Amino acid sequence: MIEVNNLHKYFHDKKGKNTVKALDGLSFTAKDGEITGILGPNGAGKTTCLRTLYGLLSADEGFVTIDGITVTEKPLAARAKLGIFPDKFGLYERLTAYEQIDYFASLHGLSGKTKKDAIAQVIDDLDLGKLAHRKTVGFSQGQRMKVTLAQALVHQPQNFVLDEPTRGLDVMSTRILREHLAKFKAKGHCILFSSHVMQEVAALCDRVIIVANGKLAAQGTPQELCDLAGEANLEDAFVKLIGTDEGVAA
Ligand SMILES: Nc1ncnc2c1ncn2[C@@H]1O[C@H](COP(=O)(O)OP(=O)(O)OP(=O)(O)O)[C@@H](O)[C@H]1O
Repeated sequence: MIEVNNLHKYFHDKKGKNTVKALDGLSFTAKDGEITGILGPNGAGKTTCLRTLYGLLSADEGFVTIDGITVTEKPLAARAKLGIFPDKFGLYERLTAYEQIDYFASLHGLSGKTKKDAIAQVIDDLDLGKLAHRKTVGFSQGQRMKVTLAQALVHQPQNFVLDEPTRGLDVMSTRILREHLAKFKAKGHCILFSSHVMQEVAALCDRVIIVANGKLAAQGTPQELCDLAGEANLEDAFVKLIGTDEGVAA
């Protein structure tokens, strides 16, 4: 479970003249066994929130807990509970898929038989067997996406966070990714992802967190949000709830 508590984050320019309030008291919970989507227009604070959650940014106020562990107090313990799917696939093309996954497993502190078994498990889960010992240079987009997923999941984290996961993916890769998210959810994991894509959020998410101007604008199931706004679809509900659809794709 991921709990975001009253996050405030300001960015200042070098001279300290211009300040951007990226997060303004944002709070929400992403529960186990659910897919939670963060939806918001450009500049709403989604990436800043996720970066704070990974421990890459420190908040000016507020805190995040991952399975009850406060990220700023015990960053390594919190990160061990977290799988991160970045918005760009930074693969080392001279390494095989296996070597890449092995590298990430080592970064997470796995070694010996435990590491070997964890790699074998994730390769099996993602059906990567035939690709495992090929160098990743020349891999298709879907194959690259699967290796990135394997890297994120090799330490079997309880929580899985994805930043704009389907941006730039073709239809097939998007479907594969969605299937894996659904499987992960069925096993009781917590999945949190940010998205611009309304249909994706409506189709996949159990709960939607709508963020605007660094704050929680509304939250609920897609149906609850439609009911709250008195609209038939999530897109119209979103526009009504935050007053714009700028930066959000249907
Ligand atoms: N490193 C930074 N320095 C200065 N301002 C920043 C920095 N990172 C983010 N911001 C500002 O903070 C605000 C929130 O940005 P953030 O990237 O979190 O939004 P977002 O919801 O992810 O937007 P998008 O959907 O466009 O990616 C924006 O006004 C952005 O310009």
